[in-house]
Amino acid sequence: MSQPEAFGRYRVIRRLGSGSFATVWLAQDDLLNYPVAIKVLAENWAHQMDIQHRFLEEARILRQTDSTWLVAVHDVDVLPDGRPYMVMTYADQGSVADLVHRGQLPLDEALRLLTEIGQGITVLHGHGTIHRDIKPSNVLLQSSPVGQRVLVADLGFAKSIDEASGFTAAAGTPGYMSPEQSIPGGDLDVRSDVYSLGAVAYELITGRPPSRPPVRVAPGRIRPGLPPALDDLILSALSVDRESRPADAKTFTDRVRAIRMAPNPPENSSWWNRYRMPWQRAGALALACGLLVTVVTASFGAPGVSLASVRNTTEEMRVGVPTAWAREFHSGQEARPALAAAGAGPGLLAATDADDWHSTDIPSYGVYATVVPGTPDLRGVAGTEPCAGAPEERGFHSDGWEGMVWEWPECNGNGAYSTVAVHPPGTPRTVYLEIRQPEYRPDVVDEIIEKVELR
Ligand SMILES: Nc1ncnc2c1ncn2[C@@H]1O[C@H](COP(=O)(O)OP(=O)(O)OP(=O)(O)O)[C@@H](O)[C@H]1O
Repeated sequence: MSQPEAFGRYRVIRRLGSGSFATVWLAQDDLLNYPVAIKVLAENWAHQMDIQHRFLEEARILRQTDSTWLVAVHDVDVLPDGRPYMVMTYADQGSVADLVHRGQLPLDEALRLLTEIGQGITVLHGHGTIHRDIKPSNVLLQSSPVGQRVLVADLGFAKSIDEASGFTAAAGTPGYMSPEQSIPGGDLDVRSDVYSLGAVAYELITGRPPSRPPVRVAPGRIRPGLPPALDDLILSALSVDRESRPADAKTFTDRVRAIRMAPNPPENSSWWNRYRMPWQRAGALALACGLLVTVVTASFGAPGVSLASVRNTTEEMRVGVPTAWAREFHSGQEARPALAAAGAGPGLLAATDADDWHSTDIPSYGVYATVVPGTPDLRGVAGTEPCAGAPEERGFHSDGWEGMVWEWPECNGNGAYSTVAVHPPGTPRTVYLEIRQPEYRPDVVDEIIEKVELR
């Protein structure tokens, strides 16, 4: 197809590529001074009504879902020769397939991409849609002020979940599609997309797609040192029997997020190199906030787990935070009203997302610590926590500390929440901690308590 000058008001710059049904062009919206991608149905399909219908259906789904993690459709129109086109967000950084071909991704980066892809598919599932063609070349990347952002694209095969049992044609891409998708007339549900997510995960982590089903080689055999939970998750998503897969994209994504945020670093290799830059930035922010941050490696439940040691510049208190969580730092974080009433000053916070620390409906993992004078009974403080249900209560006694721990092993669907009030025996000062973690690990809570230093 020769290069057209314009589609409506959009001035064509160059061709981005062609797929089986359409050609995609980079164009400039001169009115808004913004680049867009324009997908035009190919001439040979222009008069097939079912293909035209599917093309417009793709545009409608993308318009209606309107999510950060999906390509957005801004407009549709029809050319004078009858071919429809859609105007989309321009993904300026290529696709995940390009990224994988460039070489092995650091594990944390692969898991971040996977989480974002999973969030996009979760939005589709929530909208009642099955994607049916999730693969690395259909996941595009766009630059954003905070790095690269995933945009799930190409919903040309997408179908409503309600129609799923009536599929007649086999659709999808071999290597990424579920076994049931290759059976014409096979009934499908969201677990077909979970299979494809498993296949994309496999490729992001090992650099190659999985074998045809049944998949028997765990990713950890190709890339040694992966957390066993990641091998288990990917192999379960790639199960031939869909009953054995995670129930939907959200379940899959939550598990990826929990693995990424687990206190044990996922790989032993070159941790410091991978995190050096973000860490330096975080350190600078911390200093500006009146905190000092150092990284220590301590034996911590499982051997070799890195702890970031956070202390305020007055040296009153030092707290160990698993490094995977210590991304943002704040000193002067206001204590809860009940704590402030007991005399607590502002405390230290080191977390994956400091702004959302108090919103237990949003995942944020880390540690908050403050000091309360005396040894007041803080049972009431725990009783007003934001997790649903009553906490489990346990005493804590060690050589250095005694007190109480109140815990919600499952807090509002976003991991575990623990509150702690402990003091050194015979010392009239109480350390109050809040610990949020992706999965309930009482050993992690206990180690964090043990590592607190109070001056
Ligand atoms: N919004 C976009 N921004 C930038 N590039 C895009 C965008 N949408 C599609 N492309 C690129 O245009 C090309 C064609 O995309 P298209 O979705 O038509 O087909 P495909 O995914 O390559 O193939 P098929 O539809 O056969 O699976 C691909 O290289 C794709 O990366």
